[in-house]
Amino acid sequence: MDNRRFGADCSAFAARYEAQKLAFGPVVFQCVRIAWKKGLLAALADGALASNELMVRHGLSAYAVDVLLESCLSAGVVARKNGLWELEKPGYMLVNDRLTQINFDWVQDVCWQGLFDLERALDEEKPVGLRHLGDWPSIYEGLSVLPEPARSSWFAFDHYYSDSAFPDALPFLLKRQPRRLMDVGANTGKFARLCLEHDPAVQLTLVDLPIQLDVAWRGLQEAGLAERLMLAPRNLLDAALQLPSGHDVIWMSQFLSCFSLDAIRHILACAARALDEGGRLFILDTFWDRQQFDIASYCLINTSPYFTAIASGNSKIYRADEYIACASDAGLECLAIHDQLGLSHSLLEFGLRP
Ligand SMILES: C[S@@+](CC[C@H](N)C(=O)[O-])C[C@H]1O[C@@H](n2cnc3c(N)ncnc32)[C@H](O)[C@@H]1O
Repeated sequence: MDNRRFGADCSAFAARYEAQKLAFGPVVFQCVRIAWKKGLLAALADGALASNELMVRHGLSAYAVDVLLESCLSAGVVARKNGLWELEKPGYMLVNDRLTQINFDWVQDVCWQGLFDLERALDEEKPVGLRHLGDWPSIYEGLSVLPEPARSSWFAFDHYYSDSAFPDALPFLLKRQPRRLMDVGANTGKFARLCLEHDPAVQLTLVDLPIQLDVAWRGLQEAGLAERLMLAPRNLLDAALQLPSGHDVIWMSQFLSCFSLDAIRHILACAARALDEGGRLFILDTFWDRQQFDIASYCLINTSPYFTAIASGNSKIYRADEYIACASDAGLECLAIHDQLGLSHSLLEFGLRP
């Protein structure tokens, strides 16, 4: 971790070009995104076309087609050959790759306006950019009532990452044959549903903000799974927080990244108090330092400014050792780390320190 590098040695000339890509990055993002949304890139996936053909098909002016596709050209998303536009491989990713599409939508619909306030958010440790979406202390109070398209893009982003890891992580939990499992930060109840369906004996306690638990409860009730469910509405930032006790497994997925390190210490101390002797705390999360490929670390590192400007003002995508240190302060010892689950998750397994 202390020796990590994403750049490569290059000449000053090449470095200057790289720096201009950063300067114009937001401009290119918008042009590529609009070319994709307007269907220009999808049209080119079927074969090379001239500007005037694209113009007619998509109801755009020649001027608009050229402004968009020349920016795409500069970014290697399209090429120009004998006067025709052709799609390049990154362009195919926009047309076909769900990860790329979800990230583009999330950056535009959730982050774009709020990131303008990043500097102030960093200075004040408050999510000042959230005002573009609604008036809440953090995004979590507003999640289920976010204006569209932010709501759909937020949930698509969150679920795409965590859904990919749930089936890989579940066997580590069920191996312990838990009787009472507590899902802290249960959100829409997707993981709860998976557990209840896989293990007919397990009972679940869902912990989240009341507004989130309403959504989870409705979904699980409709699925006929509410019988083995208990709800524990809590604000985890409450200084007097007490979590329900008597659980042999506590589960936190993509949850602690919503909080500052001080808050994480507080939440983990409460979790340690709620854990049965011999019980386990499982933390499923994305750690940028535990990725096999740079593409994952790159996406995760660049998710952190969203947490600052829009979500909470003081949280981020952490390194695994930061959670482990907080857990140690809370009397928990790390027993195992399981990496490469789903797209980019690791599962940390903790027990009470003897
Ligand atoms: C990023 S979502 C992750 C949800 C889910 N566990 C998953 O893996 O997809 C974080 C969850 O933490 C909850 N949360 C955030 N701040 C909270 C707080 N102060 N108290 C209780 N829950 C909170 C949110 O409502 C949301 O459901």
